[in-house]
Amino acid sequence: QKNNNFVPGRNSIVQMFEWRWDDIANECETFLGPKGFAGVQISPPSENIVVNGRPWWERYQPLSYDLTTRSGDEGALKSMLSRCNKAGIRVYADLVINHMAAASGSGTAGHSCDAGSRSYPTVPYGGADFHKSCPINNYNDPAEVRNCELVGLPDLDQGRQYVKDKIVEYMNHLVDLGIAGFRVDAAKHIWPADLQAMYASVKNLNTEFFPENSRPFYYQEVIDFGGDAIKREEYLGFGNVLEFRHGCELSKAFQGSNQLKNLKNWGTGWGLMQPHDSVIFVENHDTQRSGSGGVEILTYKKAREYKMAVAFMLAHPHGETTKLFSGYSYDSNDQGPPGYGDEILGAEIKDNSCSNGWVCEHRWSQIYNMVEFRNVVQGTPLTNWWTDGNQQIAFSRGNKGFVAFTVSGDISADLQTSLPAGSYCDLITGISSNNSCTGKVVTVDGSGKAHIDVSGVDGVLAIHVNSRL
Ligand SMILES: O=C(/C=C/c1ccc(O)c(O)c1)N[C@@H](Cc1ccc(O)cc1)C(=O)NCCCOc1c(-c2ccc(O)c(O)c2)oc2cc(O)cc(O)c2c1=O
Ligand SMILES: [Ca+2]
Repeated sequence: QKNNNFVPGRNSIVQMFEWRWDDIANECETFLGPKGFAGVQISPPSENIVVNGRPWWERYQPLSYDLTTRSGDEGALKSMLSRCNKAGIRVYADLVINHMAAASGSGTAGHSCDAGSRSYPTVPYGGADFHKSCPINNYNDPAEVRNCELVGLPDLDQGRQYVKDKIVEYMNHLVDLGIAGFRVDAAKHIWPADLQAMYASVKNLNTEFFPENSRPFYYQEVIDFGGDAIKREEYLGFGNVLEFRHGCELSKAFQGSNQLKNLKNWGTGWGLMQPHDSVIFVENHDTQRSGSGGVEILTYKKAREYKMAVAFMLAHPHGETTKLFSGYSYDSNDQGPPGYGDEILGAEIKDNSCSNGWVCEHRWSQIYNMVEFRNVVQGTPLTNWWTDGNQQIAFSRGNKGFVAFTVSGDISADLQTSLPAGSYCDLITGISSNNSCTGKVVTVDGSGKAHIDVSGVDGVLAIHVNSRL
């Protein structure tokens, strides 16, 4: 179903990539809850095979559905789910159910498997539970994409009731602990009818944290840029689909290869799915590293442009469920999280910034301030669209908020904001606290007009009615 189960008045899931459960619980209570975030997406909680060098993608090779990974064990997961739900933060699990581990060896919970003989005794799964071994070569053959092996990963046959039952049992276990929904990995490689049947069998959410009869929120990874034989529409009848075109187009726009003036009809006019059917985002763990649709996707590595793209996503009315990303810095594409051996070294937080190799994008003031902006302007339309005809744009959200962007050149113009008269702290260059502003102050006159100055360095300016001094 399509209700994201957010606590009202909140927005944005943040994918806390490779974060430990204890550290997520602390972030829920000390930061994400108070700052108005709506949820976190956690890395796959099921036992994964240990790959030497501990590349990040080992977590996308399940060995069993036991809830012990390098992020923590079942007890830590249960505790984090309770603490986050109590802080108003919903938790969504990254669900890897298309395949199992591709090698033989031991897993993060100490169990073992033998991919060669399709033996995963902890679940248990045996040979009969997998499709006949064949490689996916032709992405234009929908049956091959579903029934053959994605990059050599043993492909589960969800057409078998026993396999459905084991996957539903895994989802129910997470629901019992307080999960609000699932990010379904590699959904394109699973038959829609099988997914629909499994989702329908999962129990209602835990009433300790959710209203009666609440259903899990499913958002599915179906990479589709339009030319694919498999259409994302096939997956919309029973869940949402992650909108890869969104991050692709914004990455182009804020790196200068889509003129900003063309964003005037941003949304379904650009071929994006309906907000109610999608989850929009700029980057994820995979597109960060390998791009998307042949485009270099913005990440923390290009912090200025990245903040602009994220600010645009959060300022614009398009989108019902927005997803942010927060991870660790990396030099090589396979590099896993900070750590040593079986341990992940968690982020150390000192005066609002992170160490130990974690970027903590969610703690960047330009990002968390825009999460607040999105909450403040919720429900208002886009008005006062302005452009210099090229790489500079500005718009209001009703009479609640105003933003301006420039990809090239400085903006220096008197613009209509529709905000009440007063002085406003710019959320991008500053932080407003008890009536003082550490950054730029914008003065709006009685007619709603203001002189707007945005340098090419900042790139963005954002003010809203709660940032009025
Ligand atoms: O780069 C990776 C991992 C990428 C990856 C992991 C999780 C994701 O959700 C994802 O979207 C991509 N994995 C490395 C290393 C690797 C891992 C396993 C393996 O059998 C072979 C190699 C890699 O170089 N992979 C080949 C290119 C990326 O091919 C993968 C895709 C993928 C890429 C593009 C598509 O259009 C598509 O439909 C699927 O999805 C995965 C999903 C998984 O659950 C686990 C995987 O190993 C993968 C996966 O290898
Ligand atoms: Ca499959």
